[in-house]
Amino acid sequence: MEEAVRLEAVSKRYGSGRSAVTVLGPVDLCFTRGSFTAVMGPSGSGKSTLLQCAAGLDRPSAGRVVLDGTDISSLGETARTAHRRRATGFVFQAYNLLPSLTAEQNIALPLRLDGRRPARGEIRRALERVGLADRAGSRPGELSGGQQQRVAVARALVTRPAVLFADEPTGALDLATGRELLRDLRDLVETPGQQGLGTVVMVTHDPQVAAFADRVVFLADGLVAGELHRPAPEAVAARMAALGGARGRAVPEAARC
Ligand SMILES: Nc1ncnc2c1ncn2[C@@H]1O[C@H](COP(=O)(O)OP(=O)(O)OP(=O)(O)O)[C@@H](O)[C@H]1O
Repeated sequence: MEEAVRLEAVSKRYGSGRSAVTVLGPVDLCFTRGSFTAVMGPSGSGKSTLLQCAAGLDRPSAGRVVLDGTDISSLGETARTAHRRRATGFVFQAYNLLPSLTAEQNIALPLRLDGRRPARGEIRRALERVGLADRAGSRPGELSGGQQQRVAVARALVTRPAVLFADEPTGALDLATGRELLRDLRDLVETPGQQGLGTVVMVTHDPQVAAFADRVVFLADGLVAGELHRPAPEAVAARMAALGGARGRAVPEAARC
């Protein structure tokens, strides 16, 4: 199956010498095109670090990240940023919208940063897809938390990225709003765009949210500690409970695409 993202022996260390701490890896993981993966693990297990390294927002200390066919570990800062803007979208728990811009302007931002002028109707369609067609002129402060997160999703989707990364995207939302947002994300992996099917990699703490994905990858102490396919929320919760004191280990199947 075609791969969207591959991590080969990726690790992240902070500090140097005796005070160096490895917070991630070595991790081998592969995410295929058209797949929806949730990443779970105890607090501090390295989930956000993994996502940031996979998305090219952070640089691994060692290893290789191949993102949408390009080895981003070998790129300099400028080229990596350009590739990231083209190939990925990122949704954060804290929305990260610019408060002085309207919903419409926030959504247009990734296109403008990529030097593109949004086509007529493009932003409006992005707003429609997340059910906010009537809020184009609203600023983030005038929107509810759920609406702000949906603007953030629309902004991440507007470039039809090959891979959408989401870090706790439903963390601040109630269950019903969270479900709508998960449907927005699923749309990316089920509806082919010009570049084919998208791919979603999402960090979550919530077994109900994780069970929405096709695959759940578990991290413990910065290492892959197993995975489940199309699990029920109860199975995810049970695995999380078991992970409490467990250490991660090398899981060969997680590296396969
Ligand atoms: N800049 C940094 N300097 C030093 N240590 C860091 C830095 N950033 C993260 N860490 C450490 O790396 C480890 C992994 O952090 P990360 O945020 O990836 O975990 P997480 O699984 O996403 O946690 P949470 O679920 O609590 O958000 C933590 O122990 C954290 O303290």
